[in-house]
Amino acid sequence: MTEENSAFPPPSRLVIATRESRLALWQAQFVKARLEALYPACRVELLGMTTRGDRILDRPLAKVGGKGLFVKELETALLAGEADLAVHSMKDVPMVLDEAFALPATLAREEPADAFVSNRYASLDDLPPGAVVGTSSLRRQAQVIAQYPYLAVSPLRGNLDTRLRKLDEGQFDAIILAAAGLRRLGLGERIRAVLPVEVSLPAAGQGALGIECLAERAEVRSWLAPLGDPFTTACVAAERAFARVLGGSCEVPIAAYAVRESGELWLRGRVAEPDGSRIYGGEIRGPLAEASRLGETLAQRLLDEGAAELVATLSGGAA
Ligand SMILES: NCc1[nH]cc(CCC(=O)O)c1CC(=O)O
Repeated sequence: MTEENSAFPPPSRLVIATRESRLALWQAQFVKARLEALYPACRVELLGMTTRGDRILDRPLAKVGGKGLFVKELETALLAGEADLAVHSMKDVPMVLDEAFALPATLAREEPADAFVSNRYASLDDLPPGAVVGTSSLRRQAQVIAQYPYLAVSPLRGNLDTRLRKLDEGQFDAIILAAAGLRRLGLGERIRAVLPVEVSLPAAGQGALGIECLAERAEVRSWLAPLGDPFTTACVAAERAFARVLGGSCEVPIAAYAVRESGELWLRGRVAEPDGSRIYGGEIRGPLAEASRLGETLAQRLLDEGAAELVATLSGGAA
């Protein structure tokens, strides 16, 4: 227990703002259960909401403003006092938060990788030339084309069930999804292959859940902090610092993945041209306590190696 923790009596009621997709509800329920275990006398309620990101399904996210789309409405509920906390996939949380908000807990990450899903093929290596791979993630697209230039990548949006339905209807030969989301929904058997991180380096924060609340509510921050995992927190901090320095714009394919190895933090990062024609990649190791600085240092190194020009072109050229 920290001093801050013991300064507040345990909560009697907490409201969680959540999106209403099956994955978001699973994640909110998961946090609800964790909170109820920690605070047995507390009533924990869910407040379901629809975000712009859930409504706009006909265009790639990068074209409609990207990340913030999934968190804005939830933040509005926090500001209005309708909810005390919001549960997010850390991957969907913008790299820079408004100063009114805090992220008091990042939960332990279980599964960071991307998954290959197909009804006919066992892996990316099995796909014949011209096969159509569905993904709207520029990061997945760039990495797939760079390594499998004979494949065709085609846009795929919607929640997990919708994406699987589009695959099953035959619109794609294979699709790529986050393994974490599939497993959380009990759809792990759809995974034909987990993509090695060398093939598809994950997005910053992928597979980790984060909890957001108002920065000024010290009591809420202290109640949520014990749910956090220190190693995941450090790893995700490094990944997000890397992405932040590279601009964090959704027009730029950015991948970042950190692990703890031999007591140190090991961060790998990539920034790419959307068509995979250029990829700048690198890695860095150092103390967990310096997570953010490691992310910033690696990003700056890639910028100096030439990524700066790529980032400027992609960010400036937005339609
Ligand atoms: N882009 C939406 C999104 N945000 C988080 C996840 C998966 C769960 C996670 O990363 O924690 C997904 C689905 C996907 O990318 O396939």
